[in-house]
Amino acid sequence: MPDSVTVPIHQDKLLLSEIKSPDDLKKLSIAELQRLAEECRNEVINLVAENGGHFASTLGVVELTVALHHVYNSPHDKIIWDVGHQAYVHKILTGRRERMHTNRQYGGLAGFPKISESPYDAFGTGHASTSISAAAGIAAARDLSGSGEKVIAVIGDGSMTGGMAFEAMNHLGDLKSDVLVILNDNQMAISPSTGGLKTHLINITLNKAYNKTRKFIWNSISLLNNEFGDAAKNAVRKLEDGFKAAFTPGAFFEALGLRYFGPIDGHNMEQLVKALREIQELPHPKLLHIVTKKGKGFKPAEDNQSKWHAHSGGFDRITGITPKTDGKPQPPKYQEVFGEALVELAMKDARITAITAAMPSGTSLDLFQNALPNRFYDVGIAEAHAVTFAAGQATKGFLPVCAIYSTFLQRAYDQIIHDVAQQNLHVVFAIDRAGLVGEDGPTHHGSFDLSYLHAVPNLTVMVPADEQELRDMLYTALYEINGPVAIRYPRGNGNGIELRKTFTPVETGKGVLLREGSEIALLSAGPLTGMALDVADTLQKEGLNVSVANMRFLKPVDTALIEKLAGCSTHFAVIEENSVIGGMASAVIDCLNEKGIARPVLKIGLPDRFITHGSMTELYRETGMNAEAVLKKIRAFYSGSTM
Ligand SMILES: Cc1ncc(C[n+]2csc(CCOP(=O)(O)OP(=O)(O)O)c2C)c(N)n1
Ligand SMILES: CC(=O)[C@@H](O)[C@H](O)COP(=O)(O)O
Ligand SMILES: [Mg+2]
Repeated sequence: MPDSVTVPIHQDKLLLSEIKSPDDLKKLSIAELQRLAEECRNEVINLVAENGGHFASTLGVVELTVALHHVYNSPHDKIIWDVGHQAYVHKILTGRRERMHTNRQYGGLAGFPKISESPYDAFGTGHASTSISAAAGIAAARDLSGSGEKVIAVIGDGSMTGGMAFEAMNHLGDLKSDVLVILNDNQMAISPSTGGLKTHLINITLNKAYNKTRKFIWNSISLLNNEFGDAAKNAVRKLEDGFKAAFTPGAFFEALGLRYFGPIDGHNMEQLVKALREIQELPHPKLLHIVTKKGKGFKPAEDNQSKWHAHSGGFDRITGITPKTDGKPQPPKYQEVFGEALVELAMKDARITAITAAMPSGTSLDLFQNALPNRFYDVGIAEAHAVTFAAGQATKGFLPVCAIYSTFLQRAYDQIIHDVAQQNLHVVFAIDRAGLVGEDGPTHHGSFDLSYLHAVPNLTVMVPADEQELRDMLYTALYEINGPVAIRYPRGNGNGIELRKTFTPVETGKGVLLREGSEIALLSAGPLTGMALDVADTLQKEGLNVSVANMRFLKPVDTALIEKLAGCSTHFAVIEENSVIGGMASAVIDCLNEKGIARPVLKIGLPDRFITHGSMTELYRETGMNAEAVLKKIRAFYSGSTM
């Protein structure tokens, strides 16, 4: 239907309440689409103010989302959202409006697109830079099967810095398949974007000379067309192409085989719908560059885009102010303790550098960035590159500290093995968000790092039980070990112990026996040690004599301590916030096997499945990782009954 046809909608009623599926957008006029976009924006502000969630990114693509669902026929046409943290309006418009209040909550909607949640979610996401690869794969399958749908990847400028995005465009150019890549350029990742691509995009957007010349050329073309015909027009077109090739990022994308369109204002509904319609039928790879503002329409978010990337909720819908609560002061977060300790050490040691893959605030490396900017590197959303970049620095005698979330470090496994460990280079991996992370869910839980690091030769792997151990292990990693070292610690607050001013090295490969018992040996990796001690207390009262050991090192694991515990215990239980496969429990079992000691070992860890999203309390309950469940498991294990 043409854009000008209006459907009868009562002005006092929200347009949004008439939208049951994207089909209902097809008949709306540009003015109505614009009004719908505003309603969606308000809806998102209300939702996040109430429940929290990702925020500023969705606000930036409200118009784009409405325009896409107006022009394309989802779910037949496939819209793939890179990262997916910006897909709230997509969810609202695709039949999930009524359930959006459950977003990111246990049992509720996921915070990211998910194939199993809706047929409108063409591809599950959470990690960055996957959308063009997925789109290329879907398009290639379409070309083979003749299913005929359009395929659209929406990717932010931050995610475009990831290697996979370039790999995918390179391949797509070769495939020559009909895929539309929409580059949503807001000059921001979570923090300001970095790198040459960013500069390039700024240049095209701000390059008034180019825009002016382009206008002049096109005006000339029309004149020439009238007076001198097609030959002259083609000549001028070639001139413009040459000019464009020399001065615009379009040339870069076009060299890879994607036809470049833009930049256009991503908040202008008319321009968006026009552009999407115009390029819709072009049967080859193309890229539409749109320029948007992260946080658009919510002043506090526009003014502080990093802070409002995500919010825990409870803020005023107009002012953005979160009322102060009287809660007692919280202990410092692990990441703050790490960030402060690293600055403290780096102030005294010019060899220390800090590397992040687009997560300076999340990892607290922003403290380093402020204190020592010339030794700080934000490499973009490029974990694999970050690791090999660190390896390069290490060959020159520097002490690179690479702070990467556990889940994102999965991207760099080969680089850890091939570039760092095989060459035994002294790179320190600060593995943040190890263990469950809560509402972000399965794409973001750090469930596997102990498993995937365990198998890597030369690597030392440490697991601090509290903030002080984190400080001491960082020191140990930098000054007591000469080779690759990983320290894994969780998201959020420590236990609040008073921190010593000094650093005390931790003896490599040694755990600590915290409590000596005679029946069960309870071995723990990381902050769950506190819970292990409580569990031991309870069991003691029930007449069960329990030893508790803080293992500290996954690799090298303390075999002497395990042997000693075997000397006084009939049963072993191992607690870790990692998959039950391949982590600390495996290390303990291997050790017992190697020493020919037969002891039953209870594995208490994350079950072998992807863990859903929800609050930490709910997830600990669901995975059997809270004290109550752990007690039950140990009692049953000791008494020989099955759970
Ligand atoms: C592999 C990976 N690394 C890091 C992240 C964390 N992360 C989530 S969103 C984001 C920034 C994305 O920027 P952009 O694509 O430009 O989207 P915008 O939020 O600006 O719309 C980052 C770094 C991630 N999701 N995946
Ligand atoms: C979408 C994404 O990957 C990030 O925004 C992530 O949700 C941040 O997680 P933290 O809140 O743990 O820093
Ligand atoms: Mg961006």
